[in-house]
Amino acid sequence: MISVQDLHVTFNPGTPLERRAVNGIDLTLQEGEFATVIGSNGAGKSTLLAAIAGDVAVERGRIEIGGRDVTRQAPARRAARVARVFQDPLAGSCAALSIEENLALAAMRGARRGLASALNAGRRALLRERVAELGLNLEDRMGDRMGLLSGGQRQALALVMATLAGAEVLLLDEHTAALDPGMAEFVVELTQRLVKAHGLTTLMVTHSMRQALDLGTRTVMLHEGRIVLDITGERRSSMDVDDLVAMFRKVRGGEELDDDSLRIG
Ligand SMILES: Nc1ncnc2c1ncn2[C@@H]1O[C@H](COP(=O)(O)OP(=O)(O)OP(=O)(O)O)[C@@H](O)[C@H]1O
Repeated sequence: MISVQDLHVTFNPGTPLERRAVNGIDLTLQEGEFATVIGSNGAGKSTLLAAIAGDVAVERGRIEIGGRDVTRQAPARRAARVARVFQDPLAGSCAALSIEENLALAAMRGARRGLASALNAGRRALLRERVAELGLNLEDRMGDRMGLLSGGQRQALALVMATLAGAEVLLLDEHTAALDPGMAEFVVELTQRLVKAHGLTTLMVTHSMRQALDLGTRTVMLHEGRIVLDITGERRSSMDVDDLVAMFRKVRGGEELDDDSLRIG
C-alpha cells in the first residue's frame, strides 16, 4: 500500500533555478493495486516516483508505505520494500558484474551481509530457476557480464531483480520506452505476471495512451505537479485511447502537443 498526502517537492528552492515539480499530490494505492501514470513532459511523474523511493527530498507532505511513515527515511533503508525500474536499461544493473552477481545483490537489498553469503549453492540454484522462468535462455549465461545483454534482456532481469528482496512497491518509469516493439511487449507481459504473482502495489509511468488504459486498473494524469485526472472502474473501462487523448489535450488547454508525452500506441 502507498499513501501520498499533500506531497510537495521543489528543486533548488530559494534560487533563480527554483522549480516546483510536485505541487500537492494526494494519492492512495491499496495493496496490490496497479495504476498507470501519464502527463506532459515536466508534469512531475518521475519526481513523484523518486519521492516515493526516497531519492528526492520532500518539502512538505507525507509518504507511507504499508502504513509506515517513510517521508524522511533514507532511500537505502526503504530499498528492500520499494523497487524501481528506469527507462534506461543501463540504469538498473551493473554492467561489469555477472547476471548472477547482479541478481544476488538485488536479493540482499536492505540486508547487511556480504555478496559471498548471498551466493551459496542454494541461492545460486534459486536465482537460476527465476531466470529460467523468463524463457529467454539466459539461465546458461549466469556468469556473463550484464553489459553483454540487450536492453530488453536487462529490463526483464531488472524486473526479476525487483521481486527478489520481497518488495511491496514497484515503481516503473517508462521501463519499456527504449525497447523495440517485440521486446516491449514481452516486458509488459512479464510486468503484469510479476505484479500479480507478488501482489505488488505498482505505479507505472508511460507515454503510451494504449498502455495507460490497458495495464492495471487505474489511470492517473499529472499536470504541473498535480493530479488532474484519476479514473478507475467502469469510467476507465468504457474509455478508449481517443477519449484519453481528448482529455490530455483539454488539460493542456488545447495547445499543440509538440513533445513526446503522448503516444497513441
Ligand atoms: N534534479 C532536478 N533538478 C532541478 N529540476 C528538476 C530536477 N528533476 C526534475 N526537475 C524539474 O522538475 C519538473 C518535473 O520533472 P519530472 O522529471 O518529474 O517530470 P516528468 O513528468 O517525469 O517529465 P518527463 O515526461 O519529461 O520525464 C521539470 O520541470 C524538471 O525540469
